Amino acid sequence: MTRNWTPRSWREMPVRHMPEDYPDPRALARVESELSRLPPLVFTAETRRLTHALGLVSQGKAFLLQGGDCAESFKEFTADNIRDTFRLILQMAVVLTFAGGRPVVKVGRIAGQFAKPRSSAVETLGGVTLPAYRGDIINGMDFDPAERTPDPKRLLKAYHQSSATLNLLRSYAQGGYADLCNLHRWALDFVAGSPQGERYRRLADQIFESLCFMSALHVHSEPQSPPVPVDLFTSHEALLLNFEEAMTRADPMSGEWFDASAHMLWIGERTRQLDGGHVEFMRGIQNPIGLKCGPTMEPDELLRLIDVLNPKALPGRLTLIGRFGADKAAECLPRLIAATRRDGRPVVWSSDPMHGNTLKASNGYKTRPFDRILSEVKTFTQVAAAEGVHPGGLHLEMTGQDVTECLGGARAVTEDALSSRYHTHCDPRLNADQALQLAFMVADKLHAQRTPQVRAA
Ligand SMILES: O=C[C@H](O)[C@H](O)COP(=O)(O)O
Ligand SMILES: C=C(OP(=O)(O)O)C(=O)O
Repeated sequence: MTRNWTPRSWREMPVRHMPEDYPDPRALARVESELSRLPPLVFTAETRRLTHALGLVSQGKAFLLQGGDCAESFKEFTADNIRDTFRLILQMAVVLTFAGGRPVVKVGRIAGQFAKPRSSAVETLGGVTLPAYRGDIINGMDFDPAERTPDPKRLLKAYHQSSATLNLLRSYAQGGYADLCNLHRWALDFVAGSPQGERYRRLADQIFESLCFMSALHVHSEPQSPPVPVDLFTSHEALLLNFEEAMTRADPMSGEWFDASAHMLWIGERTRQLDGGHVEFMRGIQNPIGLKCGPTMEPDELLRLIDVLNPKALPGRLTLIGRFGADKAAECLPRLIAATRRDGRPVVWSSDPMHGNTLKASNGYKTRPFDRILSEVKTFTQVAAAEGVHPGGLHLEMTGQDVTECLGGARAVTEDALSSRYHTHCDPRLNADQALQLAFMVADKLHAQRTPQVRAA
């Protein structure tokens, strides 16, 4: 692509999954203009720090944990929900760090994950057809004509909710809550009695004893020393391009363009067309970006996307997120990994075991069987090992709440139980117990890979 890039050059290209039915386009333009004058949500230096950290992941020196809501909502915006997602990410990161012996780069699907691509543009209920729900930044979930009409004011509300979410996350990350000395406090009450909760408690005891030992040797910090800040980065799908354009700013030092709505943005499986507006927008921003790779992605197409999205081969710039489905991963993934290995440009390979494993339960609930999720991640680690690349990360839809949305897990969620706490606004998420179980499974794999190196050292 040789055409000049600007934050609005995507408007000259075809775009999919963007709402076209705002009743008052001038009201939308006014909101976009207001957004473009509001302060950035994240800062360039933080975003560059994430690119650097992901560069380490691409070299096999760190692991990426990216997770959070399928779709954030205005209704479920509470401090407790934010804290519980943060606690879950911290717990999973401790499990993975301890086993893998490498730092874990923590990226939330949070503080901006509001827009959803839908399989169908409409929904029909009882003979009435309305526009589909597309995420709270666009329209409302209630099956009502007014709610389902796109409303520009929602963009501002999403901006302010993201800002308040980030404010709380920054306090947790920097104010001592995330300090390793607190690792027993991160345990979520409803997980405490489960096998995962018990395993986490034993791990926390072990780490805590090591910290006390290091402290006694004066090798580590004194008990009174200030808390060690933790980095939690934010990310969302860059779907609603007019919002992303309005949040894009030139860095005064370098003149480079950064999307200040989140540290990391990704391109969804449904909007990764080479000649589409989403790829056009993403090629010009300097944030680290993700690219979802589903079963129809061919090696040639992937390499052409890499030409466009990371022409300078910058480490940490591009994370490829495989989401094939448990039954297709073994067939699809090897040829894509082999192509990127031959190509030689650095990429992070991450696994999203959620989006290829969605099905409808016999009682109509959209769900995901936990055993398929585990199976896709296992295949991912096996293929990566066989191809000689680092299984760099996980991308998960999950929540710190005790929901019943995905089937199975150690405290088996049955089809009948789905209705008891099914709260998602779009796709089924792992509850904290299931997410921790998955983290322990991946930790065991990382540990097994590391053990021969540790023994040899
Ligand atoms: O999260 C991904 C998509 O938005 C979601 O899977 C689409 O769901 P649908 O098939 O119910 O529209
Ligand atoms: C829509 C999503 O995924 P995908 O593009 O992989 O379907 C998502 O991660 O929210």
